[in-house]
Amino acid sequence: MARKFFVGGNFKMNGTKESIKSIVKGLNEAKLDSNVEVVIAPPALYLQLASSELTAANVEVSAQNVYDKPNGAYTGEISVAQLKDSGIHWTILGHSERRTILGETDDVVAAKTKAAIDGGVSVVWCCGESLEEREGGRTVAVVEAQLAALAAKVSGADWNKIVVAYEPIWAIGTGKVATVQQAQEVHEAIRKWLKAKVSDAVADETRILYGGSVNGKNCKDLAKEKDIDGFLVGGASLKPEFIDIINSNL
Ligand SMILES: O=C(CO)COP(=O)(O)O
Repeated sequence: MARKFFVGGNFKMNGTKESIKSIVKGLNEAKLDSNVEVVIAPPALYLQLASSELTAANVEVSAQNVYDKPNGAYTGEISVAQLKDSGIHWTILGHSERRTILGETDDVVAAKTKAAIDGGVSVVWCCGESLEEREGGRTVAVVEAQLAALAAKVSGADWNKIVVAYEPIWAIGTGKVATVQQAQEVHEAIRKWLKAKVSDAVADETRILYGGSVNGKNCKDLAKEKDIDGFLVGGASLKPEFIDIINSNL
């Protein structure tokens, strides 16, 4: 089946009220490919601002993280129900910056993913290897272990609420994009794994995004690959070229 192209903008810990309003204005005024599903993920403080300013069709707002407990004494955290209550229906989870800097394990990420889905929030679930793991020939094994931890917690229709983002850590924010072949190879391995361990339908239908130094120039070639169904964009999502990335297939 044809998978709808998906582009996420992960603003990370960047932006102000003014700059976020200006990015949203840019999206509202741009001519965006109507065959693309877009989410923008500003810092939590600005989720509602972005939502209230957004008028572009096919663009939604996503959180960058959510906690897996329903409520209570978890200082600094935000629950799935609170996202929903604020009109937010997407979250990124398992970004490598949260895994490496904030110590989130495969199991923690899987538990959060399950909690988000159960609460009605869709997930851009991230995976990817470090440079050391790639150089040690362990890329596919690392990604498969991350997937296995996820598959231990989610099942059946949960997969309809998951978009997978493959983000090699060595390509994030470094300007060092994976080659088209390197990206396609891992995307294909992810799809094969889904087919073997989950189901043919999930393998066919799950969008697999590439993330890591995607920009307005390299996006078109990457987008042509058969297993690359979109992008998760960091730095370039804060710039006007984000529009070119959304329109990669035009
Ligand atoms: O981490 C990323 C998106 O989640 C990628 O970041 P860059 O596009 O800045 O490399």
